[in-house]
Amino acid sequence: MSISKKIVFVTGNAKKLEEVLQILGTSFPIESKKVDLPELQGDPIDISIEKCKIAAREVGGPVLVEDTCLCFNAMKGLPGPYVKWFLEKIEPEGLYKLLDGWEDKSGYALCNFAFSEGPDSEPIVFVGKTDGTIVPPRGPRNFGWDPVFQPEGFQETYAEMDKSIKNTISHRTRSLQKVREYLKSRGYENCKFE
Ligand SMILES: O=c1nc[nH]c2c1ncn2[C@H]1C[C@H](O)[C@@H](COP(=O)(O)OP(=O)(O)OP(=O)(O)O)O1
Ligand SMILES: [Mg+2]
Repeated sequence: MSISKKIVFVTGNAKKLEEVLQILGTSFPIESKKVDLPELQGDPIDISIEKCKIAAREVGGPVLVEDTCLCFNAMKGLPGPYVKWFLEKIEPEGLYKLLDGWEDKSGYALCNFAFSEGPDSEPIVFVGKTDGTIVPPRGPRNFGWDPVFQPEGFQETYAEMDKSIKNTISHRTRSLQKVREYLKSRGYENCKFE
């Protein structure tokens, strides 16, 4: 099967892009475009669909986007898609402190990839979730809320663990496994160009 256009992964976050490339490898025709897409509100799935539509209009061809949430069970899923602003203002320490009023420190990382063939196609969403605990920050500070998220079954936070370990169990990896299967079924793996 031959494909006419590469898939453009649209993101403004270099660390995200780095992980996506590590996880997906080189068998899919993906290039990246740095665009600051709007931070939308609402249900996480709806956000990724809307984000994908905006990206598809911007690029005019096949696009992939993702939106990542950090959800606290005690707070019924908040900060969720709004974690970016919380992180920016109150840093990892503040994220942990938000849970002071609750015994339940459990939470989950959620990654919703959305893929669209172009501005006229409806996006399809791939959900990846990793359960864990919100802990006082430990480890390097180079990627978002990684220092406060300790995935279930591990003694280390995402920030402390080797990247290769994070990439076997992460919310992003779990979503990308589904993306990979879908793109394979659409003939994108090791494809030739028209
Ligand atoms: O694996 C992760 N480990 C730690 N932190 C993470 C991770 N993945 C995203 N993050 C941070 C980035 C942003 O503060 C927020 C998600 O917001 P989100 O809108 O999805 O990301 P973004 O605006 O940085 O990039 P984009 O241009 O793709 O929307 O959580
Ligand atoms: Mg964003």
